[in-house]
Amino acid sequence: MWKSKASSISTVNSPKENKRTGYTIPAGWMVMVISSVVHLDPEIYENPFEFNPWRWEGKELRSGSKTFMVFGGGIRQCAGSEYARLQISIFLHHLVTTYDFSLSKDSEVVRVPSPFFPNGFFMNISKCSNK
Ligand code: HEM
Repeated sequence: MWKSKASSISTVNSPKENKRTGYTIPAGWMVMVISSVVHLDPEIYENPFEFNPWRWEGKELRSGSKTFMVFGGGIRQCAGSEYARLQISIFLHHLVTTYDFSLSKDSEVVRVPSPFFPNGFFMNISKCSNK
């Protein structure tokens, strides 16, 4: 079995029949891991659509966890996950401490198989008045 190139959807191709996981994956089938289904499962994350940064407190957030799969898992998990987390932290810090921002109009969001905004995402951004 082998995994595809990096993408937000991990796929595994099965060149021959595979029964290792307890499920039978027929030869030639592709198994697709849709991580957003895990991240939006209310049994794992209470009110998954609510913005709640504190939800992560005390959770297992290492790459490869079965309840946090942003960076995939297994031997092909994201090689840049720590770098990406650092860059995102720096970006968010500067965004919220330097700028005021708000939605300029509601945007449609599609969450599965991968989050995207089919009609765009519109924001008002201005420098904080005290900066
Ligand atoms: C928010 C940012 C990122 C996300 C959400 C992300 C997510 C992922 C995911 C889901 C995979 C597939 C894992 C799997 O198949 O199980 C992957 C693979 C990979 N990512 Fe990232 N990634 C991010 C940023 C980066 C950055 C910044 C780098 C490099 C500097 C990077 C390098 C790689 C590489 C090299 C792989 C392939 C690993 C392999 O096939 O052995 N990623 N990433």
